[in-house]
Amino acid sequence: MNGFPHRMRVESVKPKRGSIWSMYKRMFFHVRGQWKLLLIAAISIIAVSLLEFVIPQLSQYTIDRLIPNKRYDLLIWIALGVLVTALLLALFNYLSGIAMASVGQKAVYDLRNQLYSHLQSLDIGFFDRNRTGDLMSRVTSDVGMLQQLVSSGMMSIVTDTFTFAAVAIYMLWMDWQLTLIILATFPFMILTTRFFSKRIRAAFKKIQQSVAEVTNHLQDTLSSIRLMKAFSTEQYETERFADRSSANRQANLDAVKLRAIYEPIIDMLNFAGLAIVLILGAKHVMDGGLTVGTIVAFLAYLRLLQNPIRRFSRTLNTVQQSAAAYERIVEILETKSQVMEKANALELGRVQGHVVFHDVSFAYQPEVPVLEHFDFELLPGKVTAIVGASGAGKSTITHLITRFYDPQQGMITIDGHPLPDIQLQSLRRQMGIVSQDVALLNGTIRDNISYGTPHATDAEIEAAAHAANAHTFITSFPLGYEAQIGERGVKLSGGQKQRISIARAILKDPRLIILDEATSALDTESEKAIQDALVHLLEDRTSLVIAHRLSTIQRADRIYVLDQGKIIEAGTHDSLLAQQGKYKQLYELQFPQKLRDIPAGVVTRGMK
Ligand SMILES: Nc1ncnc2c1ncn2[C@@H]1O[C@H](COP(=O)(O)OP(=O)(O)OP(=O)(O)O)[C@@H](O)[C@H]1O
Repeated sequence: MNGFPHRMRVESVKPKRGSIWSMYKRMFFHVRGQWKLLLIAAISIIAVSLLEFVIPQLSQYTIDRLIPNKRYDLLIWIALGVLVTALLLALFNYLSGIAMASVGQKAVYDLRNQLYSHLQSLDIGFFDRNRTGDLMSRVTSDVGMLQQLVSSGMMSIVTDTFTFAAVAIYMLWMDWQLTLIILATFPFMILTTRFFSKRIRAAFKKIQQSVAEVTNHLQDTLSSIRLMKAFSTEQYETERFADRSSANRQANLDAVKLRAIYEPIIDMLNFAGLAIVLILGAKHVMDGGLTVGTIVAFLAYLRLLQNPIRRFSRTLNTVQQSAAAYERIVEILETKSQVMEKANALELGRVQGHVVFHDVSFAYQPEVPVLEHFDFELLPGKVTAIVGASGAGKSTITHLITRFYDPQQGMITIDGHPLPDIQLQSLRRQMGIVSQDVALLNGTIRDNISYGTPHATDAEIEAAAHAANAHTFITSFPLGYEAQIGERGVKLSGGQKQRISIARAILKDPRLIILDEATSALDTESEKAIQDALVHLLEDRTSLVIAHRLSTIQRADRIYVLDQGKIIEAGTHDSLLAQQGKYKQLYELQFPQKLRDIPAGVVTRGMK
């Protein structure tokens, strides 16, 4: 029994505490296995930090020893030393860069796959509550943001932290008083960084959300481009798009403004440190306490100390941006599916398909009941039809049988097993769904028929197409079963699409067929082809048909008349007509007298 799921808090922009730490923890979790690369990275980073000391040392030596003693002979060795150091620095920087990037990219690859697989595991209700464009932007742009972090940000943070610690220790050893005075500027930097980091992260989260809005709009409008053109709403949509783009522009500007204040403040504090070294250092030199070479080396070390801080302020942007993206990713990863399997769920063998609804109540939204205390039965091996006005709850019944949703109250069983006790995959393997909105994927006709039955042989695929009356039109395409359908492939008519989806269901050979008949009228020939296909589909199976066709209704073993979520009449076609009730009323309304005498299998009209 489920309560109502809460809407995901995508509106919130307040960054959670500790999300950066949690982000690194999760990333670390993903990279544990790659210890060899991590070792290469660590050794390279240490080597880089140590090599950074060499050039200032050589400068100091040149100024203090070589110049006063006019040692021309040693200058070439100094030049060679600088060159070799520079080469080694380049080599180790390259190694650490490549190693960290490989480790990081693997972490992002794992995260993206984990996110996609988690999305797949979520219930349909989750997808009702969240917009596709937003979810897409989380898997693409938000994960991309983390990619940026691991490919550049992560490495510079590790290198910079190590270099900073090594240089600070060496400077303290050289002249602890001067170093302490310089380090006194650092708490200001830390405070400034803390102050800005929260705000920058919130700003970046806003940017990510505005990207999601733009993606949503693109997804909605490009996938309904025909509707837009038919209603001439191009201008209207362009304006709405501009509004969303403008929110994105504003969010970016806000973030840039924050950075534009933060970076100069950090620079000012850096220059203050430089001034301290110049003034106090120069005084020491004048007093004879320090050599000129030492002060030059000290200035170089100060640069080494400040570089990480300056870079850190830039890296901070990447880190904050990633943390904001990471929060949006974690929101999904932490969302639990409302439709769960029990721990020791039953693997369902071949069933009879005896489905029973016991006192089921269901609503998509609180206070809007769709089914209330609903009892219903699908007889094994028989055709059960549901008829009723639009919005009566017919499709909802099929959604509950397939466990797209769980009822809030009551129980549904199949062959006596409550649905939550059954492994979801083994339950859905039993079912073939042919719905009125035929879903075809980009790919060949063969791929579309064998979707969900990937090991089917060519002969089985063709047999299914024959049974669905689709073989003839498929082979009329030059490429036959290899013809592409979808955006850049052949265009299929409504009736052809339906026959492909019937072939797909026949190939799956399920025990239970759920058929949501299309309401659109087809020409007589297509209608006849589909009726014949349906005969093959429903043969020897338990079937639930949302019936809009006269032929299906007449053939049904039992017909339920649904009205506002309640069964008001049940029986066979003839017994229901004899009742002179709602069924007769619907029937007469939808199938006028002149159509009544036409044999089953020819007439088509919606029962709505
Ligand atoms: N995903 C959803 N979220 C919220 N409400 C929904 C959802 N799907 C359907 N409903 C509502 O539930 C009610 C029953 O819908 P359902 O699709 O089951 O009706 P139907 O009888 O199949 O209608 P039709 O013949 O038009 O397809 C309707 O009022 C509909 O607005």
